Amino acid sequence: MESEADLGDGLLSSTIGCRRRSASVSDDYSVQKTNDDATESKYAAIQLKYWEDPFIDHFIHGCNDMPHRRDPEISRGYWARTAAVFSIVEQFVEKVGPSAQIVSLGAGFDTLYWRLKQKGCNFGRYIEVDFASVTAKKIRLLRNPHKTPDLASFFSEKLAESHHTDLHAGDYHIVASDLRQLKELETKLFTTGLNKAEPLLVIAECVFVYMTVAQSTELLKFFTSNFQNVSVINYEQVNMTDKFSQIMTNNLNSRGIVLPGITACENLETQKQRFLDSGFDYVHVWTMDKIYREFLDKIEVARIEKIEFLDEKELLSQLLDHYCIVNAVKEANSKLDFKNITPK
Ligand SMILES: C[S@@+](CC[C@H](N)C(=O)[O-])C[C@H]1O[C@@H](n2cnc3c(N)ncnc32)[C@H](O)[C@@H]1O
Repeated sequence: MESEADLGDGLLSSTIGCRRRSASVSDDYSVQKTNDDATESKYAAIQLKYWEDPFIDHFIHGCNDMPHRRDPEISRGYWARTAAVFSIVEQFVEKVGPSAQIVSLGAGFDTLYWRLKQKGCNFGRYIEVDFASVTAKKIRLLRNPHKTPDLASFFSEKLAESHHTDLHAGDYHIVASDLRQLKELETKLFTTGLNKAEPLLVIAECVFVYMTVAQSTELLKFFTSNFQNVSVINYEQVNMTDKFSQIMTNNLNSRGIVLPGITACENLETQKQRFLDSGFDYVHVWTMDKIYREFLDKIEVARIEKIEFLDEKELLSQLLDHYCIVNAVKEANSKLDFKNITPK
């Protein structure tokens, strides 16, 4: 914004502003709406007690549709993803301690920061990134003084807001940036005090698929070239070459959502390769079906399976087989070993 204003030419700057917005924001309206979808689906599952999240209530009112019931397969899928991601992040924080840094790309209205804090996790910095329209809305919703729990009371310092789209509050930061604009992203990330020398975990849940593989590869290279101790968790589609995946894609297309990054989601190998091409040394990838059946807490699985009756297990297994978690680790010269962090 500042550089446009500096041109001293109202017309030129508004034309440039308009073009930039249309290239990087307005055209992505449908992509930003996927955050509403995710929040509504999580809310529906939380209402049925698949897991506890007293924080999501703040954000559900920022979504356009009133949440309605989801199919049990969808709620089980969201439960499995939430449990697996939480477990990996918690292990990272326990391993690293208070210097741990976390960056959540395309964070949307995710509540992981608050869920970790509620569990007593202590980390150095948690930074969320999303489009400006999403971060502005999230900031407005999280500052709501009439709702409990008071989300701002979890921050380690008093919050400071800038341009309504960015907020800095000690260990919590939320910044607006198009993840395809690496210069802007770099500036925004380093204004939070992100430290190149300290261990970093990058979370990307259903984000890379909305950009081309070349763009997500460049984004990942930004992290491997700037941080020695960096690990990524990517939750995304996989096995996207069969009939089931065709139905998923058509469904998204009919809602105006295209998936430019789908080629990386063809199979487990293509998911792996992008990370190897981006400078990561170790890459593990598991389908959600494997995670659900083999890794997640059996007592918890038994509990959530009692919440809603599933007459046909095959559909759940098919759905879970089309999502995966990738954990990529760059370990060159690293004193820390992130290799054995797995979903539990
Ligand atoms: C499907 S939602 C997932 C939200 C959250 N990660 C979760 O799991 O609930 C995808 C999010 O990525 C964001 N996103 C997609 N492409 C982006 C980009 N190029 N720059 C910034 N944010 C982006 C969207 O705005 C949206 O909030």
